Amino acid sequence: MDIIEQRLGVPPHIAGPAATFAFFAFFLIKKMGLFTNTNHFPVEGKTILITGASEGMGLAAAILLAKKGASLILVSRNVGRLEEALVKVTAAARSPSKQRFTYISADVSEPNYAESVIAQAIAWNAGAAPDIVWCIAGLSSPMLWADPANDSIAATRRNMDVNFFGSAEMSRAILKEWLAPENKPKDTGVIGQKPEPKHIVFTASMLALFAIVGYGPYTPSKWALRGLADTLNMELRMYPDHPVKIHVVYPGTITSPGLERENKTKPQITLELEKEEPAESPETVAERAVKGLEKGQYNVTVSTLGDLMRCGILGGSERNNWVWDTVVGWVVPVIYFFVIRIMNAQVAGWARVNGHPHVKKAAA
Ligand SMILES: NC(=O)C1=CN([C@@H]2O[C@H](COP(=O)(O)OP(=O)(O)OC[C@H]3O[C@@H](n4cnc5c(N)ncnc54)[C@H](OP(=O)(O)O)[C@@H]3O)[C@@H](O)[C@H]2O)C=CC1
Ligand SMILES: CCCCCCCCCCCCCCCC(=O)[C@@H](N)CO
Repeated sequence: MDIIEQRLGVPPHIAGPAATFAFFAFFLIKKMGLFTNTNHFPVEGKTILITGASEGMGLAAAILLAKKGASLILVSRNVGRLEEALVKVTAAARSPSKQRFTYISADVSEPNYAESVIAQAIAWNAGAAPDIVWCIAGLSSPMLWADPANDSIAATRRNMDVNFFGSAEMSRAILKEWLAPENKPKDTGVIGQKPEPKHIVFTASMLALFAIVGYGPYTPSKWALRGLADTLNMELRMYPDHPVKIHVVYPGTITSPGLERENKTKPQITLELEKEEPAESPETVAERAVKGLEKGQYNVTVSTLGDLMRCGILGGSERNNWVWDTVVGWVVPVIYFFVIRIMNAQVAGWARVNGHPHVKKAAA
């Protein structure tokens, strides 16, 4: 002990408890998987169905998962774009002889679309349901909610139909398959070892963690996905013999064809505020999302700001890591004390300079 005091300048009555605390903290954190790198999202040899897979983040995710050895079913509406996507995804295959690729054209906003998509997927996949379903199809119609020039309610219904119901129906159709008593996965043969879980991944947005002006029709559809995911995450405990994991991904701005479309109607103030989070390519977002899934995360963010926002709004959601999420969750309100003030002032400042938002200024 004298040596400890001499070397570190720490008296033994502090060094002792500190070492004990560090020892237990290490094991607590270790148990939570911080130092292990088990892949919780193995895709090699698996069949994955992705909606919104013909463009943007969905296409990037499909290519990445093909590179990792998965077979893929691409779902979206436009057949021409699906054909092009299929060529790219097929070319990315890791072991072309073992992987298979196809597409199904479907509109995820159509009531009951998912049952038929899953039936087609099963028929193509020799009678087996896909192992993983990732809902990425989505759209955004940014606008000022109260501007009489905008039909924000019609836009909200459309956003809900594609972003929320498109994912909600898919989750129900695939869960009905996975959870059917007759579809109980085979035993692994190893005592105490459960079969590998299936996965449903929803794609929300950072806006489901922090809402900003201009996304009125869109943001609620992404918050709704969180509500559904948390509900399913609890409901699935009722099926211990049919392991299924739920995840939600929260991208920031993605430089996709979708972004180009939405920017045509995006209010100027919205463009200014969202500059705080740098835009990323679809490939980067897909890669970071898959990394989070591989770590076994429930709510998956793809940037530091996104992760702060996640910890700032955990509520009853599953934690990725109890220690990290809790401690960061204490700090974020302090940051918000300043950030919310600054952002609200920026919005008020915009109106001071530009006048009433509904009165369109004549072109200069
Ligand atoms: N871009 C961004 O800045 C952000 C996007 N997100 C979310 O990430 C996801 C991907 O976005 P992004 O990469 O921009 O997407 P894109 O708009 O670039 O691509 C959308 C894809 O979804 C398909 N799709 C759209 N509507 C439907 C429909 N009704 N039925 C079936 N398929 C449909 C499209 O194909 P087709 O038109 O042929 O059907 C296309 O494959 C979306 O859920 C989006 O809300 C989240 C945060 C930021
Ligand atoms: C710790 C807290 C700091 C808070 C800073 C706030 C910055 C706000 C950034 C919002 C970025 C929104 C990106 C998602 C865009 C999106 O989903 C659409 N493009 C849809 O397609």
